[in-house]
Amino acid sequence: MPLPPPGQQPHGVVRDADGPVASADSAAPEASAALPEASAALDAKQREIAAEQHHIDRAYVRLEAMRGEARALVREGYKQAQVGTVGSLVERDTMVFRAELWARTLDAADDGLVFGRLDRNDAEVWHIGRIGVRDEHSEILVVDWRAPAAEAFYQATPEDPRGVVRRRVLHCRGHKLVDIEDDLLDPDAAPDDLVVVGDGAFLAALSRTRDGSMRDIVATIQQEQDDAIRAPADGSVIVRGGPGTGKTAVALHRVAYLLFRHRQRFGSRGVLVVGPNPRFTAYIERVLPSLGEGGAVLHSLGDMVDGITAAYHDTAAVARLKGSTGMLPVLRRAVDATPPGAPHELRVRHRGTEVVLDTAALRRIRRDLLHRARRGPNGQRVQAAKTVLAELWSRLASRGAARGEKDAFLEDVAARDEFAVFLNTWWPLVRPIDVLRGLADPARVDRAARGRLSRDQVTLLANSWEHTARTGEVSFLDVALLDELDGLVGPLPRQRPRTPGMPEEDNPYVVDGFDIFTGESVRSSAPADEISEVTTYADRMARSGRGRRDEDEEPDEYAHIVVDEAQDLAPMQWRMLKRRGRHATWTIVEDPAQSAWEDLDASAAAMSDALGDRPRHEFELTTNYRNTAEIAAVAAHVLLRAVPGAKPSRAVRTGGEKPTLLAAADVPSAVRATAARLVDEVEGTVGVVAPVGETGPILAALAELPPRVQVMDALDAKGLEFDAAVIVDPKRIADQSPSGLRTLYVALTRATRSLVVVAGSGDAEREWAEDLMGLAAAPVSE
Ligand SMILES: Nc1ncnc2c1ncn2[C@@H]1O[C@H](COP(=O)(O)OP(=O)(O)OP(=O)(O)O)[C@@H](O)[C@H]1O
Repeated sequence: MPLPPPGQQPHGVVRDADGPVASADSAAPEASAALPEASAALDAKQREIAAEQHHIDRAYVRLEAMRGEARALVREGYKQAQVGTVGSLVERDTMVFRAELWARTLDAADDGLVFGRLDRNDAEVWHIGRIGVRDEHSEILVVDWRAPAAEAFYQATPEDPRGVVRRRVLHCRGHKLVDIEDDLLDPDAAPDDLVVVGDGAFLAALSRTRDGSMRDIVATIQQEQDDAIRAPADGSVIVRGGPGTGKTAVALHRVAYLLFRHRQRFGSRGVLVVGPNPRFTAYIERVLPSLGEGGAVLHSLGDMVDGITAAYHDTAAVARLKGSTGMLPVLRRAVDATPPGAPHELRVRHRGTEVVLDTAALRRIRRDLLHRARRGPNGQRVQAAKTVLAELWSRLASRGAARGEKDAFLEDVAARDEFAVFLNTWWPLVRPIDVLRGLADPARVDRAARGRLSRDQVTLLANSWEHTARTGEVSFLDVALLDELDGLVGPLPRQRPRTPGMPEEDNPYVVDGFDIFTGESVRSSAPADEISEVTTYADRMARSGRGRRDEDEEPDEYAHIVVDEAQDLAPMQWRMLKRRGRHATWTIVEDPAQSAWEDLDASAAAMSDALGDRPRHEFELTTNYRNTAEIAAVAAHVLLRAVPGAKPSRAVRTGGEKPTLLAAADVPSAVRATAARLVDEVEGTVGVVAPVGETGPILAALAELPPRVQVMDALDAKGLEFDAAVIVDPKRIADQSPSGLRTLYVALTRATRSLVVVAGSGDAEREWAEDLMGLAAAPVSE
């Protein structure tokens, strides 16, 4: 649907005192339009609404019938289980899974089932909705928005009407039609009695209050957005555009589109959606379920690795080091290094003779083994034990031990506690986090870097990992490093059942739950032929309750990966995603002007490497649907400074409060007073954006405000939107890193209605802010 310019109605639509209503062939009413004409127009609108409501009611009756059928199918599936054979359980799983998914899709379709109508020049009328619905005689009542037939709803324009005479948007609240808005696309083909109604439903949709989570835009997708959503499924789609241009919305609707049109291909191997932080994934998590798609896996860059959640963002200087591929050799050498606390030698006494493996010998053994290792040191542990025993024996043999004693010697040494202790410290099974903890020691970082890092850089890294060793907290970039390390250290041994008949405490080769020879971890488990519990995929989805799969259901690799805010990914993070999408197609959403990552070229190269040489389809979105034109103008000032030559996108809404700049001696109190005022003024969310790592004083100052006031740092504000935003200490945000001005630009583009910037009251700070944003500061009286 082409966007009407702000405040102006589409072609063919006329206004009267009570709203824009007129028949297509009637002339536009003058300002002095007679009242009877206005009321006739109103009647016409009411008649149209009543007719549409009739159709919508029929669709809902059918939807209810379909839901009944789906529920019956779920019940039938569960009944199969009562037969009790494994075969029937598998059948049940498949059946319940399909029926449950279908039931969920139908449930999700209930809200705004029908939202559009096309009147075509061949006199056909198609209603467009969230899913396809047929009546009891298989006649189509509603066309699914993703079906080819619905394409014209989003694509037709007066210049290229695609057979559409009138496009109508139906605006429902629950099952009730409350408003309609028409576009007359082909007046020449319009029958004389065609009614055209315009109400600005699209702009109304944009002005809705934000409740903290993103909504689908299925009824109002714009043409340039639709081009990206329906782009070919082969290769990768790259969507670029300024803040608020609908990039995230487009990416999520594309997922729904791909799953609808290519369910076989994308449904079975899965779709992964990656956002910058958990706040963001929480913000978007309702969109796909509201489109009836609950199967995609949502992750933030901070929780891509099982069992680990990032707690903070590194400072810019540390991030630059950790994010670059220069970390790769450092990590490789850290994994290959002798573990911290490992013994320097091994002394073994056998029948009065002592043999020793000294530091050099142990080092040589390690080097040789790792040289041969393909799957990392964890996979070489058994070999390490065997090699050490063999070396000990060869030393003993050179001291005159008889060949016949070999087996007794090996068995004796292997069974000793001291040998198990040696092995556990000299060649322990390592988890990625152990390697990072080990790097809390600057000397180890220095050795792993082989002189490639300056003393300052070594200190920065070691300090950061010392924090990890002490607190267990990892940063967002650490997660990418841990994922890299996971591949370098190799998998931990699989678990094996206990040896039947032998209590583990009597098994000399099991130490701390691990068999020192096989390296397997030993845990009891039920015999394989006894199935104690079978759960369905649908059960697990229902339990997870968030439309996500259980973690243990997650595939290692995906068929499609969506990366939002891709401009912020460091090369090491691209590597992390690449490992999950070696055969995937991708949807990449980015805005280089919002990038917090400094080395954009290195990032682009890493992205290219992840995407491979499959075809690419690139799209540019140009209209800002989030900010009022007034807020967009302030952001545009900053954009020109942050990215000289960049072209701001066009904002379609006007109004809201004028953006203000406050100069305050006591910033936290001024922020508190502003947030409290905004809570009274807006119904929805108020976002308070502070410099990175400096949310503490603001959180404390705002402790008593309601939860719809959300405090976050500037990096966590990525991708979010609020009714009102308060930006704290802009100069500090800008100064925190070389890309700080871009981060400030992101913060300034979060609000839909009100924007208040609170700067310090010092002259330099105030003048800097005034000049940067083109605003005159108002002093805050204490
Ligand atoms: N066609 C549309 N109809 C209605 N609302 C829309 C449309 N397109 C975008 N929006 C709304 O505009 C807002 C911004 O969209 P979105 O968050 O997808 O933008 P973005 O380009 O990802 O922004 P950013 O780069 O700042 O993260 C959202 O509230 C979204 O619902």
